[in-house]
Amino acid sequence: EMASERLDFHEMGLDDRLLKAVADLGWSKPTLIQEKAIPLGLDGKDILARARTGSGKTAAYGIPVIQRILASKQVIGVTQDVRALILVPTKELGQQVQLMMRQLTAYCSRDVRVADISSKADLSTQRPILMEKPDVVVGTPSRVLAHLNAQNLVLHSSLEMLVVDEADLIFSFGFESDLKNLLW
Ligand SMILES: Nc1ncnc2c1ncn2[C@@H]1O[C@H](COP(=O)(O)OP(=O)(O)OP(=O)(O)O)[C@@H](O)[C@H]1O
Repeated sequence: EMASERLDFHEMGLDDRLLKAVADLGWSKPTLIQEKAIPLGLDGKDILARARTGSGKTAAYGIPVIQRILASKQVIGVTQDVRALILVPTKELGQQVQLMMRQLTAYCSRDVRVADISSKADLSTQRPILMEKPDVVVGTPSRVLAHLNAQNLVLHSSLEMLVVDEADLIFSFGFESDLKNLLW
């Protein structure tokens, strides 16, 4: 495949605020997984993707999540609720994902609010974060389930996008019953 045939960030129909954040990060070209996954994600397709570490997977799902939320907010009257849930196996990865999402939403942080509930803080300490109605929630399956059970978090039919980051780890960490309760 010739380099010139590779899709660029500005050819993906992304919001200017997202493009600006990408430019600030110094990214001139999408990585391979980003080039493949972003258009599919924007289209609302289900994606199962695998790529080696450091290949830019976080933005490969983060950019479509942010773009879809931005696009929907241009429609007046859309109810505000959690639109995307990003499941991570560990709080460390949750922090990394949160940081990447913060950077990508640097110019649209009011329209796309991201809450990381993967830390080990008390449920009651995290409750106010969820009461602010974030658009995107990042958390471990057990944390998300605990907040659902405590009714701090309501997903209902608002949930449009589900990301399982490091799915191989999540499915091997003894999260199975949490996941079942959470997703089915
Ligand atoms: N298009 C891009 N151009 C240049 N750098 C990028 C691009 N996309 C992501 N990066 C950078 O590459 C690094 C790795 O990205 P990321 O953490 O998303 O990879 P990953 O595939 O999720 O890795 P891991 O498996 O370790 O989580 C980050 O520092 C990120 O800022």
